[in-house]
Formats: sequence, C-alpha cells, structure tokens
Amino acid sequence: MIAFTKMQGAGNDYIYIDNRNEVVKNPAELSPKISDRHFGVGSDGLVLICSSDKADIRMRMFNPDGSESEMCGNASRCVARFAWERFFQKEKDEFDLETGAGIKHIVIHHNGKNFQSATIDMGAPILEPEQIPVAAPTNRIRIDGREFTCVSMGNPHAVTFVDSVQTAPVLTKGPAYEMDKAFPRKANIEFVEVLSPTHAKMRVWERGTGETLACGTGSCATLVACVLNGKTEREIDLELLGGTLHIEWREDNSHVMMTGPAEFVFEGTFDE
Ligand SMILES: N[C@@H](CCC[C@H](N)C(=O)O)C(=O)O
Repeated sequence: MIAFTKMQGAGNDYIYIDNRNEVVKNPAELSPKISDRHFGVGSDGLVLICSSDKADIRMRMFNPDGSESEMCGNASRCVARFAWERFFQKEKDEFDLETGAGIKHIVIHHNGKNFQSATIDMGAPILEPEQIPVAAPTNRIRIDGREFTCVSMGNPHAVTFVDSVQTAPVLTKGPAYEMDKAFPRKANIEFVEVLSPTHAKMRVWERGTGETLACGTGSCATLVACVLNGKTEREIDLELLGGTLHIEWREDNSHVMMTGPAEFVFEGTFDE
C-alpha cells in the first residue's frame, strides 16, 4: 500500500507521494493506474516528492499516459505547500525546488499560520526552435492555417489566439496539434482569448493528459506569447477553467514569475 495525498492548484489535480524513501519503484507504470478516474484515485497525473542533493527538495511529474514531463507549474506550487507544512513545519518560507527543468526558487505567502499562495520563479522562457523543440526555423509556426507561438518553459508549449475560449476547438483539434510533426516531443496546446492588456482567458490541451482545468507552465508560456504578439502588458491575471493565476514576465532578468493557489484535497492509500 502506498500513502498518497491528493492536491489541486487551480483545479489541476495530482496525486502527490512522499518518495524520499523511494517507495515508488516504477512511476511510469503507477501513474496511468493511480490517475485513472474510474479504476484509480483519479487525477491529471502523479507527482513524486524526492530528496535532492542540489536543492531543498526535488519533484518528478508523470502524465496519466506514463510519460514524464520536465516541469509542472501547478504541481510546483502544491509541492511547495506540502513541503512548507509537512517538511519545514511552516518555519522556512523560501526554498529551492529541483525539477527536470532546473532549480526553481519558491516563496510561500502566508499569515504565519495559514498558507495563502506560492510564487515560483519559473526562469526564462526558451524561444529557440531547436530547444523548444519545434521542427521549424522559427518559433512562429502554422498548422492547418492556424498560427502558433511556441515557447518552452522547460516543457514544450504552442499558444494560439482565439476569439472565444468557449468555442475554441480544444477537444476536437487539441489531440492532433499535440501530436503534430512540428513537435518532435509533442506539445501542450494553449487556446487564448485576450480580454484586456492585463487580463486573458486560456484553455489547455495537455500533452499526455488531455484537457485540464489549468496549466501553470502553459500560463507562463501564454503570457510570453501575449507579450511577443503585442497583445498584453508583461503582468496579467490569467483566467483558467479551474481558477486564476497571476503571471509576470520580468524585464530585468527575463524570468517568468507565477503566483497562485495550492490546496489539499484528501489523503489515502493505494494498493498497487
Ligand atoms: N499541468 C502542468 C503541466 C504538466 C505536464 C505537461 N502535460 C507536459 O507533458 O509537459 C503545469 O501546471 O505546468
């Protein structure tokens, strides 16, 4: 039996396992089983919280298809809250998290007792096509006549602007875009409706998962694409199906800062 904690950040729900003692031997196999919404616990994937020799803590994130992603924005806030409450007993509110996309600095916002939100320094976006990666000479590409701005936040994203997220073809076109030959490692696809220079809405089709209620790395990629296309200022509130994230693309060091919620849902044990 494996002890787990279910958490969600803006409705992006994952199963979190304290894996400092390496209780999970095969996460690629466990993720599809435990994430299944009918035969498992039900989640957008599996997150292992591990020891690190480079940072205070390390996380690994697996999609429900078993693939491992380099980075997960919403999970990084949940891991931050988990560690703040359970490892650091609310005494250390700034620390470093090792991810597959490098070390991310975390700041916990609280009132001494209660968690309020977490800000993650997501680092600088990657725009070079070969590093995103995109099989094209530029990070601006067209698929089926639709324009995408491709951005990596450690994991690959392709952002497209729509008139309305409500009618955007997330479910009908998302799967084909994710697998398009332009994306050698597949891609997360963001459909974005800009409401004002400081406010936008986004729906996402996630690589290895399908539509989710929110994507943190996708939100950061969205702001970068908005700025590159002259659609918004460098700081926005981004409305997702499961909540709102505050995203800022700093001018001084080019880092993207993501602030948002992280909530415990329930605890349990899972029989592998
Ligand atoms: N929901 C996540 C991203 C999860 C990984 C993604 N599906 C991928 O394969 O890159 C987030 O909040 O960033």
